[in-house]
Amino acid sequence: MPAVQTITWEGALSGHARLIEQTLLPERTEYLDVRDVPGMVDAIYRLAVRGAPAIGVAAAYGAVLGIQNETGRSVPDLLRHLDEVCSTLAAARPTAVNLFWALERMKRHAAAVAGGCADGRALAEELLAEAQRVHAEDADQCRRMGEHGAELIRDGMTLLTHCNAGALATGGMGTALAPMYVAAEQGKKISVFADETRPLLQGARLTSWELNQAGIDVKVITDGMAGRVMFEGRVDAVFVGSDRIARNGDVCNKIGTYTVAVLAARHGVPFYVVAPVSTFDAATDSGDLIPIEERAAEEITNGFGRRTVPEGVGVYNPAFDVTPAELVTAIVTEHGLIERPNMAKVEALLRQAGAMAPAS
Ligand SMILES: CSC[C@H]1O[C@H](OP(=O)(O)O)[C@H](O)[C@@H]1O
Repeated sequence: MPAVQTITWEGALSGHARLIEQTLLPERTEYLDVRDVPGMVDAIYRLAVRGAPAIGVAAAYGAVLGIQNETGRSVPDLLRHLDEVCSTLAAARPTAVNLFWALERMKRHAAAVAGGCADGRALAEELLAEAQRVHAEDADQCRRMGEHGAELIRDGMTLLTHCNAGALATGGMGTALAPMYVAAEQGKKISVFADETRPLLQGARLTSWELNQAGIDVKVITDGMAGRVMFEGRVDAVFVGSDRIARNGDVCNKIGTYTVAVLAARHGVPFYVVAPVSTFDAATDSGDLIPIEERAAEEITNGFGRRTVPEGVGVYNPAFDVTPAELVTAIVTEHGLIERPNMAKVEALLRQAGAMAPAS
């Protein structure tokens, strides 16, 4: 598995989060110490830390950063302050549901334990422990998704992935890349095509960096080449991550994922989405209701230092798209697979996982 630790918490209370500064990869491996809420909001917005599960873990630590130096407040006042902190963190990016799920979990935990906390420091200690549980659970979920997903991978297969859904996108070994790491641990020889994934090149910069470090054969292709390698019959399966999955099984993921799904359907290539239950959004009925982040034009006009679009020419930069459930062969979760996902199957999973009220 990859040796990379996307995020760690340094010290106990009055500690700080330490992130790999992903905007500098692959040229430089540097770390960013985040000591306050504005710093965590900025790190999430800039994609210094990115990927739905990693954003959730970062947000949980961000909540701790926001209250750990306010422990002189009364517990009720600290709970109110925590609400403000979580609202600030929630504004960092709109699409990955893990951000909101993690913040709601931190607030729920605070409310549940507040009555037993003698003072603000006791509450802060409880929140740090909860953030560390969020992190540890994510790592465990990654391993379990990897094991379920590896059953879909045979020795000698060539896989394709889009964006980065590896260790750098999670608190563990990844989502879409986890089955690849586990398959490699099992001795299966695999090769991977990594879509470079414009405009921020998470595939070229991050996925290839991770897989290469893990000794897994990886070739970077431009996004426009995905169709060609499938036409040539060179892709046995696609594995991608997700930022939010609606109740009907529609999958929101990095821009370009829908294109890969259509190509996979056209060429009879299985299209697998790997995501923990925390990425499912029971409150969103279908993919067309998922908020799609639009990012700065400069990511396209001046990507990586060169102007490639004439001054005054317009740009449209949606960071995500939605793949309809009918194009998804299966969703791989920590609880197993949902094949041919639909609302009934997603709701059954959410109820099994306790993420949705039992049917009345
Ligand atoms: C395991 S979720 C990874 C997911 O997040 C990425 O988006 P971003 O790099 O903008 O955070 C992309 O959608 C990946 O599939």
